[in-house]
Amino acid sequence: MSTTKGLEGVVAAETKVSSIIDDQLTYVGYTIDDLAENASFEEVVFLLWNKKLPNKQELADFEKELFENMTIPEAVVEHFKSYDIHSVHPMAALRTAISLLGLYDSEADDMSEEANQRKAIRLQAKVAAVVASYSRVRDGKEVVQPKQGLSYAANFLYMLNAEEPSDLEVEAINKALVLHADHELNASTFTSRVCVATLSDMYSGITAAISALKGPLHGGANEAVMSMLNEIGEVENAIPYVKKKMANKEKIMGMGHRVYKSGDPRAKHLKKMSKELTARHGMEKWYEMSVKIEDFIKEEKGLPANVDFYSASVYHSLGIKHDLYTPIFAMSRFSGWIAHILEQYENNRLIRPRAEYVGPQKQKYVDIDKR
Ligand SMILES: CC(=O)SCCNC(=O)CCNC(=O)[C@H](O)C(C)(C)COP(=O)(O)OP(=O)(O)OC[C@H]1O[C@@H](n2cnc3c(N)ncnc32)[C@H](O)[C@@H]1OP(=O)(O)O
Ligand SMILES: O=C([O-])CC(=O)C(=O)O
Repeated sequence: MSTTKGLEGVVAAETKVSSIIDDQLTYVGYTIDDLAENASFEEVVFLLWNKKLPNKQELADFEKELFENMTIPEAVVEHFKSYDIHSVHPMAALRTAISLLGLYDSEADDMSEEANQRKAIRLQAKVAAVVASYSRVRDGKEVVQPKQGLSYAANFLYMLNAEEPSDLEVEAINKALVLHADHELNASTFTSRVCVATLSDMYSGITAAISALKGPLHGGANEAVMSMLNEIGEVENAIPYVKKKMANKEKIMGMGHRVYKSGDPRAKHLKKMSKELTARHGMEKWYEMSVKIEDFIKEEKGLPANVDFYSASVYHSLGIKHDLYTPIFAMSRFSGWIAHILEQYENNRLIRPRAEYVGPQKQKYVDIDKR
């Protein structure tokens, strides 16, 4: 037996959801560039789940269903109030809240296709309210109910801030949601597929995926990028900081990728947004610092910026709390996880690889008194 550390290059599933070919990302055959420029997040979710773009009526019905399912049970809000919320990371709260939501869904263990479609809508709708409500409860504020007529991105911001967002804010969040929606067999998506391949339910698959996304080598990197930028503080400190990190063999967050070698096609969209939004809010230094780091790491190590790198300065310029960056990533990626979970159910086989044993052999049990 031979092992491939980190399963690098191993093709572990067939999928019709998204592809990365020659550093080009597509959702159901549509390039990420096309979708980022033109699509609403709701259209993208419909696309990932139905493998076609919706027509006007289908989109209107889908948006209505999402809106009607956005409210979360009071028990979830009460749960947030029941622990020391200031010491709990919002990704941990999200992980538990989604698991908790499953307890309030009478169809949680109904594995029929119809029930899974309904759960898909509920989960995608409610995650926005969970993330926003958690943030408000933590700030000692009242939870805000979603508002009819607002898009998914706008409603998230509305539930978060209790005021209708500007068109520019909605455009930025919508684009970020489109860009993060799916990404082939990344670690969290693989986790969700491994989980549901045992024929476990959708809530379990999503809870498992959130757990995997939380780590700083994956979705947690966007928050880590902002911590790094904060630590650097000023543009002139960027290169000395990065040099020191590299000398200590520490990783630069938001840089590098397992699959992309020449560049992550999502990063350029976030970079452009970062430039525009930081300039508009007089926060240019975060963008300038990021560019310096990106150029230096590219030059020194040949590593490209990934999706998490510029999303940090984008969210910061929108005034979003740093520890909500990964939950916002999760909110978007729910759509991809759900698409992959549905695909796994459609053509399931238990996922169970092998391990090469490298531990001691032929040992003899020794009585506890003689050890
Ligand atoms: C949404 C997402 O999940 S995107 C990824 C988000 N994660 C990050 O931004 C964290 C920082 N980046 C990394 O840790 C990595 O680039 C990963 C985990 C994303 C992918 O990398 P892998 O394919 O596993 O590469 P691996 O970690 O084995 O690194 C290979 C080499 O590149 C170096 N390297 C990779 N990423 C970085 C980085 N961000 N900073 C400095 N060096 C790096 C490693 O030190 C290693 O160098 P060596 O061969 O001299 O020892
Ligand atoms: O694909 C990966 O390994 C990580 C990533 O960029 C994502 O999940 O968006």
